[in-house]
Amino acid sequence: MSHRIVTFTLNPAYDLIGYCQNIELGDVNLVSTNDFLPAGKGINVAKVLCDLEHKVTASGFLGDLNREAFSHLFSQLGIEDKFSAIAGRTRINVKLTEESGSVTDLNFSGFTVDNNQWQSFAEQSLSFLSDAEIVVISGSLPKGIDLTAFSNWIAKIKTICPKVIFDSSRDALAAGLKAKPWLIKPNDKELEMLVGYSLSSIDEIKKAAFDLVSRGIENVIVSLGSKGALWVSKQEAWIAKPPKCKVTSTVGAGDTMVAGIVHGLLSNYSIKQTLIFACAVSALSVSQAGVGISDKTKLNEMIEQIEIIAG
Ligand SMILES: Nc1ncnc2c1ncn2[C@@H]1O[C@H](COP(=O)(O)OP(=O)(O)O)[C@@H](O)[C@H]1O
Ligand SMILES: O=P(O)(O)OC[C@H]1O[C@](O)(COP(=O)(O)O)[C@@H](O)[C@@H]1O
Repeated sequence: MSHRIVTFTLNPAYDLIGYCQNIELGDVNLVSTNDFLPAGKGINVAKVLCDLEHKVTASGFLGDLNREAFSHLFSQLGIEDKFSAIAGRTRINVKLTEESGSVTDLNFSGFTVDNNQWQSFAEQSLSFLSDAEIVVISGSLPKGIDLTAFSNWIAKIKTICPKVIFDSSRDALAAGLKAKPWLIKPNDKELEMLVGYSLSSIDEIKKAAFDLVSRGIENVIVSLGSKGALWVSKQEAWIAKPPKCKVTSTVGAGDTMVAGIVHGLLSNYSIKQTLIFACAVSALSVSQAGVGISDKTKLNEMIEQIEIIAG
């Protein structure tokens, strides 16, 4: 048994969020601490979905030595906790915003998952997907997980729940694609890494997304930061553009977009409406520090301001 939405975060993180006027590489930098939050991609997705009034099951691995804030978050939001314990600590990632608005992410590697731990997790995780309508697999892989085993695991999940949404980067993204997830959400840089050449215009990005669709990924959504997002499927393509937004933090914008996509799909919105909603919810998220949606009125106002064009 599980909820309609299951999110997997294999390599969660505490996000240590700070402000440094101007980072000097190789020098001592003074940083004011803004927050220290239990996070990681699938957990952020679950958090936003809870704010949008969905019930979510969350799974993956968590270090047993610093689990408290995660357990607290799950019980506070009513997230069903299916995480497997790993001896040691969940990593801390550092996110630094500068006066210019640019954000530097220091994403650490974190704990190691050995083959036995992986095998028992992979097997057990398939046992609680019977009610899942959408499975979200997000983020990087801990050390120790074999890329082929990861791809095979996604393929097995698809046999139980065909709608797998996959959002990752680098080797894990390339490995996951071999299982042909139903929907992926790379950003433009991740798409470039995937295709192996630079994409300098929206037409080139669209073409690369279409190539992936023709290789069997049914839906490719490319997020483009302040420029919005592009959704390409076999039948249709749409580009959504947010208005100019005041940026407080872009950390979690991509995860918020994934949550918006899940919300639209489970609300039976059209692809176009789903993209508008996902673009609005993620654009709204950059104006605030943490991950989550607290102001529904602002969300409705943002939805009205999204420009949508056929791609
Ligand atoms: N500066 C911004 N202004 C408005 N919306 C933004 C901004 N940055 C991100 N977004 C919204 O968040 C979505 C995801 O952001 P993006 O940076 O592309 O993803 P990721 O965090 O995965 O790299 C974008 O498609 C857009 O809708
Ligand atoms: O698993 P990865 O790729 O290292 O990313 C983890 C990081 O991504 C985040 O989930 C934020 O992701 P987005 O900004 O892409 O939405 C952080 O909370 C976390 O520190």
